Amino acid sequence: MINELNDINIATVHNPAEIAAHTTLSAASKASILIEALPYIQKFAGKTMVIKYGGNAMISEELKNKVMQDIALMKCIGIRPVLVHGGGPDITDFLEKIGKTSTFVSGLRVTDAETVTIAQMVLGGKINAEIVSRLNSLGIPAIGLTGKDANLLKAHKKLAEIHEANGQTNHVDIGFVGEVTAVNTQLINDLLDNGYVPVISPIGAGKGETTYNINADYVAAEVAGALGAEKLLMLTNTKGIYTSLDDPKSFLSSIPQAEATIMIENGTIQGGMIPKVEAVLHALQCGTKRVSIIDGREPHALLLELFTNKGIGTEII
Ligand SMILES: Nc1ncnc2c1ncn2[C@@H]1O[C@H](COP(=O)(O)OP(=O)(O)O)[C@@H](O)[C@H]1O
Ligand SMILES: CC(=O)N[C@@H](CCC(=O)OP(=O)(O)O)C(=O)O
Repeated sequence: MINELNDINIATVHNPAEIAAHTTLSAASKASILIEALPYIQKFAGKTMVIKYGGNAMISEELKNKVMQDIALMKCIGIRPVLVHGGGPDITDFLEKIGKTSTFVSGLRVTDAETVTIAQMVLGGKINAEIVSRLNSLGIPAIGLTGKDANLLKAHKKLAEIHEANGQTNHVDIGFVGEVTAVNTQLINDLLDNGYVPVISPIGAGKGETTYNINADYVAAEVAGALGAEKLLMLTNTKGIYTSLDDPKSFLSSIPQAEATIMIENGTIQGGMIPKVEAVLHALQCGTKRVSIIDGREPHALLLELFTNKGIGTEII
């Protein structure tokens, strides 16, 4: 029955009216789609789930709205969603406008004093505000926060790690890049208890007035771990993890933690996927129950992952 939906190529139709126009689904099929979701709805009601929405998955207005609809639906059926967003491509664009080239080391942006100010501006001032508006307009009360609000994310400096072919790991100073040392879970839980959806920018509060730029994958993992979340869902711009990026058949629907570590060390996992997988492993070690990397380019990826028997994406087990 889900296949019936796939047959009408749901990836190319964009709103309920369009779907209705394209589909010949019988009433029974429509009902069975809803019934397939029933055990998941029962299981997940009241559970906290952290969603990481990566900048590379924020492709079109339509897709952004579909992600927001999914979060709205999750909230309406009693799930406690917490959204952590990225926005790397927008930061890069802004830096380009002022003539600055972006450099990354092991997936992390080299961040000087000017860059951290711009990261804070783009993430908190643009992307966060946009997401909050979209959720609010769907009738979901959302609160935008950076890690500085009530010290939501305390942080200190993080050195980038470079895994050399000889097995050695080198550490490199990449400026105002931070790692989370503490999460103000009370603030998040207070907001959730009062019916709000927290929307978090990956900016950390360092000592004094120091600001840190933190990779959003790490923030999502720390938040999920600190909350003991039922699930961490990483929305990105690829179907999940591949053993060879050029070979679609090498897609892995699940992968044991130990294997993921080896894939980072031997260079199978590269670039932006490194912080994502490191973050996922950390989240599992900190008490997050289940973690999946899913394709944010797929319309309604969150709903398909959560409420269908097959699910999508790569689960780290
Ligand atoms: N083994 C791998 N499997 C899947 N993706 C990989 C792998 N190694 C590197 N990548 C890259 O990681 C990218 C995802 O990271 P990134 O672009 O930073 O996403 P986001 O903006 O969502 O955080 C993929 O688009 C892909 O190009
Ligand atoms: C230190 C570091 O790399 N910070 C990231 C923060 C944004 C982010 O993580 O965005 P995505 O999720 O879209 O990649 C950056 O400056 O790009």
